[in-house]
Amino acid sequence: MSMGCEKHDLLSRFMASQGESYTETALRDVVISFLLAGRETTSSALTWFFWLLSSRPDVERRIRDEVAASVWGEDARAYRPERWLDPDPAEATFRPESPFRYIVFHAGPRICLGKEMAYIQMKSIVASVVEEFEVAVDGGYTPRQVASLTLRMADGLPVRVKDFRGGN
Ligand code: HEM
Repeated sequence: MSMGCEKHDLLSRFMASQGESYTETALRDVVISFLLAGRETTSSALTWFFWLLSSRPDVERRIRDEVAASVWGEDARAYRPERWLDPDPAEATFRPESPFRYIVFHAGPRICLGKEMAYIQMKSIVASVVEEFEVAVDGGYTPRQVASLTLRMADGLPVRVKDFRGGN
């Protein structure tokens, strides 16, 4: 296979990485090995793993916390928007994070095409609301998540809106 090969699938990479050429039979055996050795094994192990894990929610919680902490640090679950700013106080400007770390819009070839538009809309709405109003949520209220195509808040968010410039 020539060095200019554009294909990046596993077999093409395998063929490109070898100095010598392989017979079709040898290549077929390599593919069968990958499929047999690599598919059933890991998927079976993971199936048993999730079955075992379901009996230990405490372990599941620890894994989740550890993953979150390794990506975002110990305060991963805290609402701390300053984390997006340049740590240099003189700068304090927004520092974009890799979409592979901040994945709400996903990343790679299927990244959200409306990301910039969504930000423009959301920023302009937040700016015009916050400029004029104070939006207060009852301290004891805990929103519930509705898992659907998007992550909605069950029954909306009950708030008390106060005119920031002195009205009601
Ligand atoms: C907060 C707002 C939004 C979020 C969190 C969001 C999130 C996402 C995510 C996660 C995907 C990837 C889905 C996948 O993996 O296939 C996606 C795809 C997409 N989004 Fe958004 N989105 C938002 C707003 C918008 C807006 C406003 C538009 C258009 C005006 C839009 C247009 C699209 C399109 C066209 C795709 C498909 C991209 C592709 O598969 O090539 N999104 N979005």
